[in-house]
This record gives sequence, structure tokens and C-alpha cells, in this order.
Amino acid sequence: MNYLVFQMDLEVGNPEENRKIIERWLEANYNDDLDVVVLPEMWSTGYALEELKEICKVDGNQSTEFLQSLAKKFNVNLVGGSIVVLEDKDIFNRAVIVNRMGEIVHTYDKMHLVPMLDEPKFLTGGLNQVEVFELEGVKMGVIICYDLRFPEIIRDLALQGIQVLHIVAEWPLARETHWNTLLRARAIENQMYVVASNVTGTKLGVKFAGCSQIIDPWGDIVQKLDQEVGELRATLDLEKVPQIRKEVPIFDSRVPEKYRKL
Ligand SMILES: NC(=O)CCC(=O)C(=O)O
Repeated sequence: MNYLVFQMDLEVGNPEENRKIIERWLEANYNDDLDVVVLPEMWSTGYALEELKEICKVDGNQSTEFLQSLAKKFNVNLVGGSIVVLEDKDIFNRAVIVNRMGEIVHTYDKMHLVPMLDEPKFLTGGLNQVEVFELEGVKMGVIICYDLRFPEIIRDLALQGIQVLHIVAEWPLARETHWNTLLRARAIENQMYVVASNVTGTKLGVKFAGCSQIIDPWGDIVQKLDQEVGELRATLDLEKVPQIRKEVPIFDSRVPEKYRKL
């Protein structure tokens, strides 16, 4: 499965410009045998939290429709990062997954809101549990940034059978060590591929970590960026998932009846 992951430097509060950045980037980096393209968290707006409601009202569904037309134009599946969506009075931070035909196959609203970035003041946490989606017959999951700190939901996805976990993020440089460590831990403890797209650059006084990366089910880093704008390009060898789960059979060794329900 051939992946292309964008590490983006976005324009805060400017969805139109960010759509142009993504389209130009994909035009420059596209190739015919691509299966999945991954974008970061809140790529259309960044953390323009005070303006989000107004942006949502003016911009409407344009970013969702953009993802759908992009997928069709380039004949590629999109883990389309996340975008903000206004529903009644609530703003959700929503990951959108689109297949090659431009059909939305899955959405996920960020469940855990980040106090350090003031999210609870402006956003509503997702109401639904995490669910699996399929692209090209492969079971996958997506979570959003701070969710990475909550292994419960990732185990939930692993037990639902995912082989690839996507993390779309705007993770600050101040906590870069946490980012790198938790991504790797999630790959090792769940024996699955982890594909992480983060932003880079300094926005509204926050420097973002970059460090987008792909980690295999053994915990080895397949590819990783530093702080530059750029992309990861890698082929995931999905045979590794059952191989490693056979070699170290943690899913067979689990004793859930002994675990306290938290
Ligand atoms: N955008 C985010 O969710 C940032 C998460 C973060 O800063 C952290 O977990 O630390």
C-alpha cells in the first residue's frame, strides 16, 4: 500500500489559501501508483479558534467538497486530515476519509479536547466511539492529535482489527518527545502501522513539532521528517502485521477478565 504524507506549513484562518497549498503540493508529488494521501489536523484553519464560527459560516462545506474533488481528480484515497465543522451551535474537529471515487467513507470527531490549546472553550468533543473504516480492503483507524495520549481508544481500534492507525495532528514542538515516544509506543503495543501527519512552522506564537513519521508494527521508523515542509513516501508491507502478531502474540495473551473497566 503506497502512502504519501504531507507535513504542511498552513496559513492560519485562510481555508482558501490552504486548499491551494494542498492542491499544488499534490500536483507536484502525485504519482500513478499512490494509494493513500494523508493530511494534518485542522489544515484549513489552524488554531484560529476565535474566528472558527465565522469561518465555518462563510466557508461552508467547501473544504469537504475540496477533499472529495481532490480524491477524484487524483484517483487516490484521502485520509483528509481534519477540518472544523459547525453543527447547530457546536464546532467539531472532524477527520474526513474519502475514497478514490470521492465518497466519504468515514468521519471521526476529535474526542479529547486540549486544555493547553484552549480547545474546550471553542470546540465540542466528539460524541461517538471510535470506529474502523476500510480503504482498498484494509482495516484502518484515525484519531486526532491529543487523542494519542489516550491508549484506550487505540486499543479499541486494534481489537476491532485495524492494521494501520493514522494520527492527524498539530502537535507543538514543546512536547516533541511525547509525540515521538507515544507514536512509537502505540505502534509497538498494538503491533500495527502508525502513520502520523503533523504541521510545521510557528503559528500564533506556537512552534509546531513537524516530525511526521511512519512506524512499522515492530516499532521501527520507516520514514520520518524533521521540521521541514515536505512529504513522506513509503510502501506499507501489511504482511508484517500478522507476522509480528504471531511472533509476539500479545492479543492471545490478553486477560481482559482481569482488567478493571476504567
Ligand atoms: N492539537 C493537539 O491536539 C495538540 C495536542 C498536544 O499539544 C499535546 O497532547 O501535548
